[in-house]
Amino acid sequence: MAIVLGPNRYGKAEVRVARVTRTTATDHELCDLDVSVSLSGDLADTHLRGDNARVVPTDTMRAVVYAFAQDRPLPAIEEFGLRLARHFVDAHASIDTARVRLLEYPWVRIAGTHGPHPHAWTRAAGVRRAGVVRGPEGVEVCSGLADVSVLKSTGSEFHGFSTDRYTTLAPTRDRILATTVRAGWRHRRDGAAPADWDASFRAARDTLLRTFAETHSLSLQQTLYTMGEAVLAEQEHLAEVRLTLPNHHHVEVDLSPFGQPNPGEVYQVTDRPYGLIEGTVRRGDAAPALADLPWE
Ligand SMILES: O=c1[nH]c(=O)c2[nH]c(=O)[nH]c2[nH]1
Repeated sequence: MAIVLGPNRYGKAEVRVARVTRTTATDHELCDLDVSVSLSGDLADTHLRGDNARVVPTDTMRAVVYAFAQDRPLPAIEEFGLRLARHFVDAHASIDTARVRLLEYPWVRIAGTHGPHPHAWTRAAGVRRAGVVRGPEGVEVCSGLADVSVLKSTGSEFHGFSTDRYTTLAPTRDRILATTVRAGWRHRRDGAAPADWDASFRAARDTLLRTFAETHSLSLQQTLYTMGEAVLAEQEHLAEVRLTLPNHHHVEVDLSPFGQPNPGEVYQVTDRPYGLIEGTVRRGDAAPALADLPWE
């Protein structure tokens, strides 16, 4: 049986780029990105014979990211990804598909004596994400966030679960629910892109967090579904929401040896193992995602 080349792609991963926009000599804007580009197309020659005529060096991809980062104004990461993907597919006949994954690290202005400091920031928690694929079947975009830790100190129960001879978990009517949200949402290919990527991102993030806070949880699975459903209900142009929710278990400490009752006050925070709740909430009539959309 012949040996053949299977699916392949290549690119530059994690190009770190900080972009300073100098409104005046001292009033600046800051954007801190991590951009990964991955290309595929007619690349058999390099794999089979080492003929690199059709290979766009990954170093060139790095350079393009830096060059495009000077666009003024620097667009939302979704638009930045679309520009990069369009460039690679349009500029190189051998490349038919470009995938771009972008992370944006949030920096917030340090509070100064006279208000938010014009050119000093502190890194805030959480990461904004975007993924773009441009290929023969079309263009698709996903947005998302990661590393957003949330906790609610009541309004969460877990009981009625399946039991067997190994079950030791006690059912609870009141527990801490804590997780670190990783979410991605896919924009419909058949619909208009949002007029304002930033506003769409903020609305989705705020809805995810508000729904986590306001849903009386009977399981993290139910909370996951409710969070995804709320985002889809509000933004017609979204097809699908993917959520990854680790369950950061908080265990009430037994203080009775010290004669101290512990009515839900002192908890042991465990970092591992953790429950890992993952799921997709989708619009029933949405076209399926392009297979290689860079969600992660
Ligand atoms: O919300 C939860 N879902 C589970 O599936 C689970 N399993 C578990 O031990 N605790 C929890 N909590």
